Amino acid sequence: MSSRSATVRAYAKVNLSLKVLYKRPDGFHELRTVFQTIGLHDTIDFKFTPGKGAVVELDDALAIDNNLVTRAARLFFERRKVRGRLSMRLKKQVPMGGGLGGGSSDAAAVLLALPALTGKNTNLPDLMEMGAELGSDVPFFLVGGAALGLGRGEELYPLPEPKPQPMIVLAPPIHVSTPEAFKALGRPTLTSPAASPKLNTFQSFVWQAYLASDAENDFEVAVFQLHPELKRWRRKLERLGAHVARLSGSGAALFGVFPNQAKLQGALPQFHTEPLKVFSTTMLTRVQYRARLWRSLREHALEHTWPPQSRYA
Ligand SMILES: C[C@](O)(CO)[C@H](O)COP(=O)(O)OP(=O)(O)OC[C@H]1O[C@@H](n2ccc(N)nc2=O)[C@H](O)[C@@H]1O
Ligand SMILES: Nc1ncnc2c1ncn2[C@@H]1O[C@H](COP(=O)(O)OP(=O)(O)OP(=O)(O)O)[C@@H](O)[C@H]1O
Repeated sequence: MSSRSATVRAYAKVNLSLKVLYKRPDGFHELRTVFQTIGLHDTIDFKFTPGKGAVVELDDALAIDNNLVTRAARLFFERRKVRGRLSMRLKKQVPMGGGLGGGSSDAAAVLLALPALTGKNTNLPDLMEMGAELGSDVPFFLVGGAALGLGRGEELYPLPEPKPQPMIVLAPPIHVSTPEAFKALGRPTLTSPAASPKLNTFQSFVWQAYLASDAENDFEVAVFQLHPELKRWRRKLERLGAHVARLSGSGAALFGVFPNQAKLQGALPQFHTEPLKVFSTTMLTRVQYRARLWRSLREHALEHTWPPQSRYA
């Protein structure tokens, strides 16, 4: 049988707000977070050939251990009883371990592309369940845009989208381990559960999104204490015109949202002398996020279906 190919982008995220409430009996922390997809992305090439057996291969120049791309594909093959050979190539651009969710987005891109390529249509709740098994941030990337994340980040509600604004992302050569960062959170830096009932949080972000005066990242105190230069870079983003500058996830990446391109272009050269990877990007709305995936899968998927439905089903 002839093979089916596609090239899909896996976009990164920032947490416009991230509050950590408490550690739950299952070991995960209860969160109140605002996710936002951005233009910075990895790229995955897919080639699927229907046939006997089930083979999943990945060409990954970085040889990432236990790659989420392979894990996501194997999980989908197993759950949906896919038969055939899948060859993938991963090109990383999103800095790893920076709190930008690159690995989680790669996994979600695989879960969004495979139903269309293999002809095994799968509804969103089932994909969400597979995503949550792979990582707390994966379900968000199955919807994209701006969303409120509750629970361990997998309970998601769409938020009204801000006008896509330009953004600088700074990736320092510092690796912050997510479990270590959660462990480092001290009691005074946590958000009180009494002050953050789910509905109130939702209401506040629906009306004010990331501009809410109480938007913040609870990891900043602990992570800035360990790496004081991060605080300096965050201040520098603000000084150069970012109206929101914050740590993303558990770090160590920082982002600054700028009111316009001119301000961003003025600020950009000021970071080139620093020991940082500097990215100029923009927020990506849900509509843009979906349109880009449909475009990548246009040969194989029906337009305006989400998750993209296969032409081969
Ligand atoms: C910090 C964030 O990036 C914010 O978006 C996410 O909460 C992290 O999500 P992630 O990297 O997908 O995390 P997972 O792979 O699910 O979990 C890694 C580890 O982080 C800790 N973890 C993660 C999410 C959460 N809500 N509480 C936690 O305590 C746990 O120790 C877990 O073993
Ligand atoms: N495809 C992948 N891309 C990046 N990391 C991967 C991938 N597969 C597995 N990993 C592992 O996951 C770790 C964290 O990955 P990632 O870059 O997504 O972290 P992060 O940006 O801190 O994510 P998050 O915000 O979800 O915590 C890496 O250090 C790596 O060992």
